[in-house]
Amino acid sequence: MEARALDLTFETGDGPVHALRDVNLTINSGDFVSFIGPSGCGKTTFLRVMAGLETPTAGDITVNGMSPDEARRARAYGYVFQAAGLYPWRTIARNIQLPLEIMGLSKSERQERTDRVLSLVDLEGFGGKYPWQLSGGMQQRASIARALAFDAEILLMDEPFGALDEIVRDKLNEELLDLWARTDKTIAFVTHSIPEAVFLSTKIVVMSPRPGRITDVIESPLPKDRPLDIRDSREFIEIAHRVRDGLRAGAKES
Ligand SMILES: Nc1ncnc2c1ncn2[C@@H]1O[C@H](COP(=O)(O)OP(=O)(O)OP(=O)(O)O)[C@@H](O)[C@H]1O
Repeated sequence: MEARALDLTFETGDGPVHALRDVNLTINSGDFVSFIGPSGCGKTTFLRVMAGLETPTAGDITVNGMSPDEARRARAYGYVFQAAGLYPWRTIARNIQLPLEIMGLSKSERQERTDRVLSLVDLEGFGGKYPWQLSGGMQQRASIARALAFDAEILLMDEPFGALDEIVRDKLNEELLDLWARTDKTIAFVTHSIPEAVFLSTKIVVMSPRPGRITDVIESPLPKDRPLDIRDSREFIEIAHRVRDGLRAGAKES
């Protein structure tokens, strides 16, 4: 993904809202990129631009050499939101199968994919349950399974673990890293948590308050294989400091 000089202004009843300003970024295949910045700085908007759901006012963006809209039609993306977004009247398996039904896959193929992704997120045997029968963390894993079932190369994750307690979040962070290593997906991940961004990412994108600009892009020197206790290492703490400094500097300028 390549973004060059992206600008986006929303026209609203109360006047224009300048959401993104001069955003330049490269995301390589297999990267795990986190976006961190204050509320309203345009993180979600940028993800939506990548997905072809929002059109920039100026600048260029390509995804796998295509326009975001073409990439969306080529099913390059899977999406995971903050709220798991599962339909309460469908079982977990039927939730996962919904996009596959829309894609027109045969019943046996839908079943095969559902089993595979449920096992990837460690939810074997839960396909027949309804969302309300699962804990918040399990619902979020089911939502990730649904995005994986699509088999898209790029996963867009918008604060998927924001509503979960820290212990569940830690566990899902570890599981997500493991999944990423096994599936070789490219992940764009929005978070408000510095430790989460540093723990997960190969690249951390720090954004300033609105209009969202990129104030720092940190290429993580941490190894791909990361146990949770890497968070106590000197390297980890140094990166976390740099993110915090970037957030502070951005807040001061605006
Ligand atoms: N469709 C829209 N029309 C008008 N304004 C919008 C629209 N979508 C987003 N905005 C505004 O653009 C700005 C950026 O919003 P966005 O949701 O991208 O921020 P964010 O960084 O993801 O915030 P948060 O961390 O709170 O989720 C906000 O001021 C928001 O109100």
